[in-house]
Amino acid sequence: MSLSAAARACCRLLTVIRCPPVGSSSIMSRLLHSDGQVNGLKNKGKSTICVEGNIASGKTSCLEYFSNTANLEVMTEPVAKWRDVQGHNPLGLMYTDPTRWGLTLQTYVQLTMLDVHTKPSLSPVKMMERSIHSAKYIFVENLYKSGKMPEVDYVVLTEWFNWITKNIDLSVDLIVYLRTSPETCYQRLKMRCREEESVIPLEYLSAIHGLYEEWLIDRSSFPVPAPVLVIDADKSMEEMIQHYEENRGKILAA
Ligand SMILES: Nc1ncnc2c1ncn2[C@@H]1O[C@H](COP(=O)(O)OP(=O)(O)O)[C@@H](O)[C@H]1O
Ligand SMILES: Nc1ccn([C@H]2C[C@H](O)[C@@H](COP(=O)(O)O)O2)c(=O)n1
Repeated sequence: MSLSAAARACCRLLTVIRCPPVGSSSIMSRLLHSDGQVNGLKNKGKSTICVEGNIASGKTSCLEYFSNTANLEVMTEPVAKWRDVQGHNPLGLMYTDPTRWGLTLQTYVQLTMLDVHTKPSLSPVKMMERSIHSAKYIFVENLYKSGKMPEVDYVVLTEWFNWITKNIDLSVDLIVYLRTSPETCYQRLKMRCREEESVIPLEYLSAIHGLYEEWLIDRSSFPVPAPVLVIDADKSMEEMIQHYEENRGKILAA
């Protein structure tokens, strides 16, 4: 699609979204230049790192650790928004009835991740927790493959994802994959005690793990948008800090 065609599509969207959900109007203003062109240019001289991994693998802890680093800005996953959008809790609803609410949650995840990807960073390096790519390739895929998402919902999300990734620059320079066993995540998830997640069985974490492995290790499922740095994250906090220090140079050079 040409830039002007994409800009016209964006303008049509702006007219359709009369009461935009939190954050969407600021995304639109970021995507549109004052001359109405879609921003297809990369933020020159800046790099983006996405920290990927299973639920409770230690991504937030990793971002917290790097948050004191000079010239690096961390952007955590917008889970708070997924738990409370104008008084509604799409994350909780999804765990209660994935077939009914999976599309609702994943549509909102896609929007809020787009917001994070396109948010300008004040620092040369932006470190994000997960990405719009894993939202689609791992979580939407898991809902669909496990028979919990109707095909029409999957197809609609896929069309949205394809349009977004084709027309907006969401490039990533490095993926840091915190590789864990599902059992480790299960223990950490129980320890964290997020209310909505009390229903998650080990099998769910195993399915998410399998999809991450196919995507980032076997590279047999979907395109991998950046080089991958794999970190064994089945370790204690002290050992993780050691890993982070050993890899600091590679991460910051992304
Ligand atoms: N290496 C580790 N060893 C033990 N516990 C950890 C480790 N990393 C994180 N945790 C704990 O596990 C839970 C999940 O970690 P978190 O960073 O929130 O994971 P994520 O952001 O990937 O969901 C938290 O309670 C956190 O304190
Ligand atoms: N696309 C996504 C992304 C995340 N989730 C769920 C999984 C967890 O319950 C929660 C936050 O994940 P964490 O940062 O703790 O790994 O959100 C989802 O369902 N779909």
